[in-house]
This record gives sequence, structure tokens and C-alpha cells, in this order.
Amino acid sequence: MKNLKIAIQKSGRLNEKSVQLLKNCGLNFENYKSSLITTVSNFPLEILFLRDDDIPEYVQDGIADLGIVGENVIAETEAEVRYLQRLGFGKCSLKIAVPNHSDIRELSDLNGKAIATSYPVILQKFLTESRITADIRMISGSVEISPALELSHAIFDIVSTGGTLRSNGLVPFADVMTSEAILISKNGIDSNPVVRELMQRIQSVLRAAETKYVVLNVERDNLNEIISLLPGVKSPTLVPLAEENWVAVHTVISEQDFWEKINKLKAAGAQGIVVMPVEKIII
Ligand SMILES: Nc1ncnc2c1ncn2[C@@H]1O[C@H](COP(=O)(O)OP(=O)(O)OP(=O)(O)O)[C@@H](O)[C@H]1O
Ligand SMILES: O=P(O)(O)OC[C@H]1O[C@H](OP(=O)(O)OP(=O)(O)O)[C@H](O)[C@@H]1O
Ligand SMILES: [Mg+2]
Repeated sequence: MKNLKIAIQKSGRLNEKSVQLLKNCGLNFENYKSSLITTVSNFPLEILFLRDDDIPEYVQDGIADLGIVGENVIAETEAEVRYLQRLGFGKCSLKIAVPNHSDIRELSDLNGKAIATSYPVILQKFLTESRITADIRMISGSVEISPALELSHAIFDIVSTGGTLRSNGLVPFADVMTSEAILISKNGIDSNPVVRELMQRIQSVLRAAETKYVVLNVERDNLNEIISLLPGVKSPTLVPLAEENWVAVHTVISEQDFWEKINKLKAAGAQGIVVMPVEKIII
């Protein structure tokens, strides 16, 4: 049987985290910057390193079976692919932004204006839905500079921290979409056993990423209250301590839950709380 192929970004914002995710799934491969394809030595998979713009169509057309790419690029290319898994990295928004002192105040003010973007398809859809007729100027990068060069009245681009907007004297004006990295497949491939195995590994890595292993010490009298605060995978493991009447409680907990509960745990008598990363969670 031929190896499956997965396409990931060759360099850029998603490259490192895509490579790391596959490595965390136990896949061994060389990540030479110069090679465009590499074979995984311990799993029937080849990895293609591509420009992210090409990934949705390569997957749609079956040149690659799977891909990791931003949702914004899938929307822009309008490729027909299946979403297998949201991956939780590459999170950003796509927004229309205008210069600080612009007289554009409401959406209808965009009528007749020029908007610069690298995402003309997504923008056109939004403008059509909002019944706005504007002049879309396609620019492939550094879009934020175009109002200062008097090339456009507004821009439509990716925003994460907002730092690039600020440093170019722009303010967000309208939120159009949010995006994150997605594992995609061509239609009909998700029943393939190799895809299922890879999905299972990816999900166990993602589950672990948002989970912490917690060990804390508590006096037996306070144990029930501590346990009620700690819903573990099933129930916590208890290990008696040398000091009589004290136990160590071992459990896993979502990081979000942990930060919410830490003060309650301390108030309930938890001591010596140690928090450790979890590598994989198989359920
Ligand atoms: N500032 C950001 N914060 C978070 N995610 C981002 C940010 N900028 C981009 N992304 C996400 O990462 C993807 C890749 O961004 P990048 O800037 O590397 O693209 P690119 O320059 O088009 O890369 P390529 O050379 O592969 O065409 C984007 O499509 C988006 O989904
Ligand atoms: O809101 P911020 O955190 O400032 O991020 C937004 C910027 O990030 C991306 O560009 P990137 O830095 O990847 O460079 P690029 O334009 O070369 O793709 C994007 O195109 C924005 O310009
Ligand atoms: Mg690109």
C-alpha cells in the first residue's frame, strides 16, 4: 500500500507547531529545511513541505491526503476538504481596520472605498453579505502599510496581538472571521486505518496539552473536600505519606480548572502542590 501524504507549511507561522505536533505523535522524521518531502521512518506517512496557500487545493485534489493549514486559507481558496480536527494553534482573527482618524464610522461608510487585502475572496463575501460595494485591492503582503501610502482607505488582514495595526496607525473596525490551524483531509479518506491511527495520536496529544498532572498533600480529615474539587480522569490515586494521617493525592486536571481551583484547594488544606506537564492521554 502507498504511504499517505500530509502537507504542512514549509516555513512561517504554522511550520514549527505542525512539526512539533507530528513529532509529539511519535513520528520520526528529519526536518531538513531544504527538502520538500520527507518520509516518516516509523509510520506509513510522507510529509510534504509547501506554501500554505497551496495546501487546501493539494488536499482537495488528492495530491496530499491530509494537510495542516489555517482556516482562513481554506476559506480563501474555497477548497472542498473535510475538517478532521481543530488544532488549537495559529489562532488569529481577520478584521477590517481603518486609520486612527478615518471618517469611516459604520459599515456603510465603506461604500465606494478602497480596501487592501491578501484575502479578496473572504472580504468580497463579507461585503456582499453586508450589501457594500467597495474596491478590493489585492496585495500579497505588508497590507497594513497601504493606507499610509494612500493606496487604500482601509485594510482587511490577520490580527493577533494587534501590534502590527497599532504600529501602522490603524484601529480594528469590523471582525470578519476567526481562524486556527485545522487538520484537513480529502473527502472520504477519514475511514482509512492509517488516518484513524494518526487522528487517535493527535487527539491524545491535544488532550494532554490542556491537562496537568497534579500531586498534593492533604490530611485525611480534609480528603473528601479536596477530592470533591478534583474531578480526575476517573478518581484520584491516593498514596499514604510517612507522616501518619497524611496522603498524597495524584490526579490529572485541565489547566483551566486548576487555575480556577487552586485557592479553594489551598483553603481546603492542600499543601506542597506540584503541577507537571502530561505528554499523552489515551482514552
Ligand atoms: N500573527 C498571527 N498570529 C497567529 N496566527 C497567525 C498570525 N499570522 C498568521 N497566522 C496564521 O498562520 C498562517 C500562516 O501565516 P504566515 O504569515 O506564515 O503565512 P504566509 O506568509 O502566507 O506563508 P507561506 O510562505 O507559507 O505562504 C496564516 O494563514 C494564519 O492562519
Ligand atoms: O496582530 P499581530 O500580532 O501584529 O499579527 C498580525 C500580523 O501577523 C501576520 O504577519 P506576519 O508577522 O506573519 O508577517 P508576514 O506579513 O510576512 O506574513 C499578519 O499578516 C499580520 O501582519
Ligand atoms: Mg501564504
